[in-house]
Amino acid sequence: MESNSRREEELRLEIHGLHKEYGNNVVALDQACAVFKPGITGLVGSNGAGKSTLIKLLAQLERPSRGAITLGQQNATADPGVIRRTLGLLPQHFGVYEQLTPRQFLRYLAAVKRVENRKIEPEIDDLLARLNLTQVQDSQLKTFSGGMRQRVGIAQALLGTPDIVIFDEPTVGLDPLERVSFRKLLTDLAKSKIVILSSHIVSDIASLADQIMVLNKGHVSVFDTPERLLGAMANRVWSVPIAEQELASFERDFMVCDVDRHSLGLTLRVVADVQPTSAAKAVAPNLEDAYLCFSRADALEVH
Ligand SMILES: Nc1ncnc2c1ncn2[C@@H]1O[C@H](COP(=O)(O)OP(=O)(O)OP(=O)(O)O)[C@@H](O)[C@H]1O
Repeated sequence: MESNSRREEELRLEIHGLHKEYGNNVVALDQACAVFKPGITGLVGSNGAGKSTLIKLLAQLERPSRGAITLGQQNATADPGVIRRTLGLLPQHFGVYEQLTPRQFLRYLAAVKRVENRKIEPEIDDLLARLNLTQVQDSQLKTFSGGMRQRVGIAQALLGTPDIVIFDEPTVGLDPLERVSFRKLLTDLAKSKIVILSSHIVSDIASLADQIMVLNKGHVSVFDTPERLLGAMANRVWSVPIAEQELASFERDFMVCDVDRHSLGLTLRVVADVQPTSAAKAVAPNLEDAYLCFSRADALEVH
């Protein structure tokens, strides 16, 4: 019990006013504050919102312009090794040595990560099995499909049993079956590790994440549990039947999440604080609605 709470205290990754400005006056991350604990954090935001920048800063691949990162009591901004020693990363663009087999490639990366010699082969056996790569372990990576390469990328991130695992767009290239087994793997990892997962696809994160961070133009627009995000949307999502010619004015006046065209006209899915028309019916919100809201505007707050 005591060792559990000590581990929890040590496995507390925190960003304090983390700020990144690039030379072209672009504020990629704007004084972000957050605490990451064991479990899955889903990082979502539109193109250019700052997801990869946050990941690069957490992974110590870039230095912040201001602010700090701590792990437990240790200052990782002063000593980048604090995180590097216990980090597994799948970057957005992951390159492999084409002529190697997955086993050779993982051996090479295990040496780079300084995994203890006696642990290397059992760990690689285990990872190849978990990522469903055992059968192709002797084929050269140049013969691999996008999804197979991505699984090799996921395997290398887990080498050396890191406590913090960051996946930048991990589901890119995975087919539906591969996605299902990746989700199982994530749920397993999240029991004891900090897992940070960025994705454009909210539904990929929705049922998995313990907390969701929405980034909007470098700002942390919201960082909360899926339940609380859904709570914030209660009584604010409407199904609204309209005629085709009303669409433009609805799009101007309301946040339209979806448009369903059918023989009688259109049915919109709309976010609004009050019933938009007398024919509008309240519908149960989903995380897609919440994401669209929080990533488009500061219109809502989570109470
Ligand atoms: N090395 C760089 N030099 C200059 N500007 C950069 C650099 N890297 C990122 N940016 C800018 O910082 C902002 C945030 O970019 P970032 O890549 O973090 O967004 P993202 O949320 O990961 O986007 P995407 O989903 O498209 O990958 C963007 O405006 C981007 O153009």
